[in-house]
Amino acid sequence: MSDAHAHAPYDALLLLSFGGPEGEDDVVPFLENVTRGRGIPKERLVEVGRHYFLFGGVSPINAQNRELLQALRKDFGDHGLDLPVYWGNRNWAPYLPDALRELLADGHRRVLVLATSAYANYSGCRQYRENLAAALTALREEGVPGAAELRVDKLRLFYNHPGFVEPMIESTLAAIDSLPESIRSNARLAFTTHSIPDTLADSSGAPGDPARGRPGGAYVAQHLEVARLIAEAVAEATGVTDRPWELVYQSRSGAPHIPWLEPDICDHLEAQHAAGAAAVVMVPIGFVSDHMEVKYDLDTQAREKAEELGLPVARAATVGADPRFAAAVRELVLERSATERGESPARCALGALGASYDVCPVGCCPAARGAAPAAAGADWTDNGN
Ligand SMILES: CC1=C(CCC(=O)O)c2cc3nc(cc4[nH]c(cc5[nH]c(cc1n2)c(C)c5CCC(=O)O)c(CCC(=O)O)c4C)C(CCC(=O)O)=C3C
Ligand SMILES: [Fe+2]
Repeated sequence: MSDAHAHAPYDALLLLSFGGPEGEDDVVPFLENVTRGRGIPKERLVEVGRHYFLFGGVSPINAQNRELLQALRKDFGDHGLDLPVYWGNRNWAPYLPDALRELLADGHRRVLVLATSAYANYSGCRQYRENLAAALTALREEGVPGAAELRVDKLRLFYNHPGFVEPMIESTLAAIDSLPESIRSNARLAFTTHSIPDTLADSSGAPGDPARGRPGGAYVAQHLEVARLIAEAVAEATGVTDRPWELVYQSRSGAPHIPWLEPDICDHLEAQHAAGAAAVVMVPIGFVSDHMEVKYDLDTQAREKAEELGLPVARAATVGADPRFAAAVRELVLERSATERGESPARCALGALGASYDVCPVGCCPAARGAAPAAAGADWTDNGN
């Protein structure tokens, strides 16, 4: 059964992601794409290149996005949502402009975008909107048919959607259960996310967001909320009500004199060991799939540190292509479609922060320096009219 009205006025969904290398020859050009104009120290790039070469130059992220695409298509198909799904990346093939070309050639003009990043921050939100603006502008300048009318909107941040949080509660419980029984109830939780510069964290979120005046901004406030939700559900399920938990960071890449969010997961493991922790369960709530930041920074580097310390660790899986996450995307698509039609759909969200805004307000999640045009937000007026 298909209801064409359900997704009106949209005619396609675009999965927009980071992209990653798929072989040794891709690694250096990929890193050049990622870091163009970002002032990352050369030594850091050599180091990160080494991480990719350890895995044969293949990042898991593209395969994971292919799986997510399949999961979305299956979920949409099973629920009579006849909405085609496309995929484009910021840093590697399939590139975003090519995905837009493809959906334009198929006749689509009104597109919803799912970025594979759950929280408010420049890299995960505005930078994708900048990528959309640049791609739209380029296609319009090229005179690609339909590009002048193409309108893109971005789905709201989904960090507190049950379809994101619930699979992580389950994977945290599974990670605890993977530890020897004698240490399970004393295992502490370390929620991890990508470190970003303090300045970018402080200014993350919308200008009026109360979190934005506080250190860490909306980025940290949103992560703390997800961490609390998972910790509470884990307490409920295990009966261990005083299990310590903390939000920590990983994958720092800036120059040492610039402050980034801390503590780093490896320093945290050391501190936990010194404090007598029996075990630590790492829960990468900052990421949507088990890509390189998870496989290297946690499963390789942090694990090595833990082994050196003799501290038992386990790592919870990210949501990846979990059917509950695919269903959440469908719900978000239906919700936004209804809102665009002038209806007032339920806006599902767990915890105290409420559902995030549909349209990024002017001035949300600004870049560290400069301001580039960004599509799919209140500051983009060039909506293909
Ligand atoms: C907040 C955030 C997320 C989470 C939200 C989201 O998912 O979007 C994220 C995800 C990812 N980051 C990734 C890879 C990289 N990020 C880098 C650099 C940076 N990331 C930053 C932030 C984030 N990054 C920042 C502030 C920088 C500094 C330079 C800059 O301001 O841009 C670099 C350069 C080298 C280095 O690490 O220094 C690489 C290679 C991959 C792909 C992994 C794979 O291949 O499987 C993914 C999913
Ligand atoms: Fe990154």
